[in-house]
Amino acid sequence: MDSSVISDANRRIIRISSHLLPPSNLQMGEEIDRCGLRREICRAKGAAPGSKVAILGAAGGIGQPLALLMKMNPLVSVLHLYDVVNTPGVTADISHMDTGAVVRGFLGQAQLEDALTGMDLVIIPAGVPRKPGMTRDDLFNINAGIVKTLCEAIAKCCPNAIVNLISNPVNSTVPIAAEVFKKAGTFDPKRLLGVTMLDVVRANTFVAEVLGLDPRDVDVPVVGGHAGVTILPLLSQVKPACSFTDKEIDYLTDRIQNGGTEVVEAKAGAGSATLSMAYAAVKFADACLRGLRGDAGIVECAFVASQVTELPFFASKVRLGRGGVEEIYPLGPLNEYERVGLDKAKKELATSIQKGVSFIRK
Ligand SMILES: NC(=O)c1ccc[n+]([C@@H]2O[C@H](COP(=O)([O-])OP(=O)(O)OC[C@H]3O[C@@H](n4cnc5c(N)ncnc54)[C@H](O)[C@@H]3O)[C@@H](O)[C@H]2O)c1
Ligand SMILES: O=C(O)C[C@H](O)C(=O)O
Repeated sequence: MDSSVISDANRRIIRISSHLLPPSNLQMGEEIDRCGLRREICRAKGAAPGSKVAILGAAGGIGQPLALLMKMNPLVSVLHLYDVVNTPGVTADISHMDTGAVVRGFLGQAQLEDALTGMDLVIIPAGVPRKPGMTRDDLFNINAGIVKTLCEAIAKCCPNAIVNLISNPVNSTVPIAAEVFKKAGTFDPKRLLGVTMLDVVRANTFVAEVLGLDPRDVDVPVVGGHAGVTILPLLSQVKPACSFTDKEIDYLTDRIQNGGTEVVEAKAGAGSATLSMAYAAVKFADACLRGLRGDAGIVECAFVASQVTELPFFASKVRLGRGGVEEIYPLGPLNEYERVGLDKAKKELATSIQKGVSFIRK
């Protein structure tokens, strides 16, 4: 056997001259690639056991710090970084970090399927961000097509992966993803989660400021969706138990609902939240990975297929486990202020969900 070796940043490739080894002859840490090369994944040998995670849109404003933080996560054994630009540089950079996860980069549509094959968790921050004066729905025309393409590839290459969808407008992109998976016959509502964690992170921060507490000790459920009035903080259910004046409730509700716009305006045309979003995405992905590992009692808010209201999708607290979303919790008792907010949220959500569904069914 010709054993000439080609090295690159992440793997050693052993060329096999005239025949392919059948998969059953493969050793631990080896695979046959499309060119008939037996690849020895060098660093995977030393890597800790864990989950395989892909980030789609990994070279972007969210993608880069998200990749950095996921490379630091001990639950990750393999980290695939996919984008249509700049992944070689981001991958080379991140791969020098002396943490356990093996990092591989994938550039452009031709490498999308390789990026996804075998993944346990796929995180999607691909797509354009807002500029001042735009709503999240203004991103629909570009991001809907991006999410469709990526989800078609997920359905083909890793239909059992948990999907964390960040790309806006989340209230429409999650229904788009669901329709793509339904069309492909792979839809599992337990495995598709719209990421609304940033709303919870913001709510915890702003409420802690008002109460004079450490934000790490505060837990604010935020339900509904991820845009304007669909972001509904349940301030009557804050832990630790507390009360607010009417003025505080107006201030907090408005600030939590418009936290994204606050960042968009401060960045003045240079994009939307990226660093706090990467933090929130990693917090959420880590919860999903702990669920996959079988940890008990992992509860976070997420925008999922739901029967909590009459709408087909809704964000609320969910329990995460080996299969993804194991349980969806009801909203609990709402006060009059929250009931009014819920009605407004549902009206806007119904339109956004339908827009996503129609994009695929058209
Ligand atoms: N869910 C949330 O809470 C939340 C928070 C912040 C931002 N977002 C959304 O996340 C998205 C990304 O924001 P950003 O600031 O990182 O934007 P960005 O422009 O900095 O990065 C987006 C990345 O996606 C890549 N991309 C574009 N088309 C692609 C495709 N077909 N396949 C793979 N990658 C592709 C781009 O090349 C770019 O690297 C936006 O839609 C934004 O609105 C959501
Ligand atoms: O506001 C945006 O456009 C980005 C994101 O949805 C956010 O909440 O920060």
